[in-house]
Amino acid sequence: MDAPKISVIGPGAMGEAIIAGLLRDGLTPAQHVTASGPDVERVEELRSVYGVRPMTDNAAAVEGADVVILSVKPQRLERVLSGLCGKVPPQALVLSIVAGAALPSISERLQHKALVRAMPNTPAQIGEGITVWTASAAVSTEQHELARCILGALGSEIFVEEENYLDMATALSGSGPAYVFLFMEAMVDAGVHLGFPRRIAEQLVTQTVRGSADYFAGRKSHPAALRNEVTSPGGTSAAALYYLEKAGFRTAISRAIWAAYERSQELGKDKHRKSPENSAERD
Ligand SMILES: NC(=O)C1=CN([C@@H]2O[C@H](COP(=O)(O)OP(=O)(O)OC[C@H]3O[C@@H](n4cnc5c(N)ncnc54)[C@H](OP(=O)(O)O)[C@@H]3O)[C@@H](O)[C@H]2O)C=CC1
Ligand SMILES: O=C(O)[C@@H]1CCC=N1
Repeated sequence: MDAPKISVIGPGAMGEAIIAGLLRDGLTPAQHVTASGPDVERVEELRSVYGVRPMTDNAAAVEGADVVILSVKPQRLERVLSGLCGKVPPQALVLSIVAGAALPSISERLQHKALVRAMPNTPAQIGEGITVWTASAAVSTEQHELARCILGALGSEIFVEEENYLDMATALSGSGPAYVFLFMEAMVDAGVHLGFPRRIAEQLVTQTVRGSADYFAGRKSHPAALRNEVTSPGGTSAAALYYLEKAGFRTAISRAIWAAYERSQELGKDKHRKSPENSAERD
């Protein structure tokens, strides 16, 4: 295939990460990439930074596209799909990163068959993300490879046959950076409480998290074995771990990720509003 024409519908944080990745990897020239959204200033900003084609009309933006990427919020998807129904070129691949949006529902509302559903995460912005993705039966081998290249431009990618892994990936790796940043924020604040200047606390926490992740990835040991390596009998780590276990740290993580999984499933059923009373509390 010649350099593909790619239209990104929803030029927000993730839409921009995808555009940056495509251009960083030289997958297609900037003039083949269209960014479409309602805010003219935003799409103009993307034009000035990346040289992509700015549009505010989604239907016009997908004309002649080989790939249409849907990166709007779930709450906007219905409106976007109805505006694009019958407008997406029949040979195009539609790639959605919208949380919870299931392939059969997108297919029905868009009247389109060649679809990919993907769940990236925000480290995609620096090419260090991880994406879990699946494809409908109508996706050709060539489109499958193109999707792999596009998602590979964001970091690692894992293809799965079963779509139900997508809601799980949304909860674990899609939302995952939010849990990691909360943890890091709490550690930095604790460091400041101890008396470190914030800048030094941030440096200590960043390199501790980065180094631990690399060590885990490199050693391929069970995390508990690596944790035991740190934990001297009667020492400081044991004193801290006692409090984390007592506070229900691992149960809280497990419950939180289960709540995210349920929320992703709910979003797929168009349940866009949720009060805390309806939440996945399991106490
Ligand atoms: N953030 C994350 O960590 C991840 C998000 N996702 C999914 O990616 C999607 C986008 O998320 P994110 O980038 O964070 O959200 P953003 O709000 O940053 O981006 C959404 C973009 O869509 C634009 N938009 C709104 N209405 C329309 C429309 N009718 N047509 C075209 N564009 C429109 C918004 O414009 P405006 O701001 O002017 O309304 C905005 O630029 C979501 O579905 C989310 O579930 C997936 C993985 C990770
Ligand atoms: O919070 C959300 O709904 C999106 C999906 C995954 C990460 N952010």
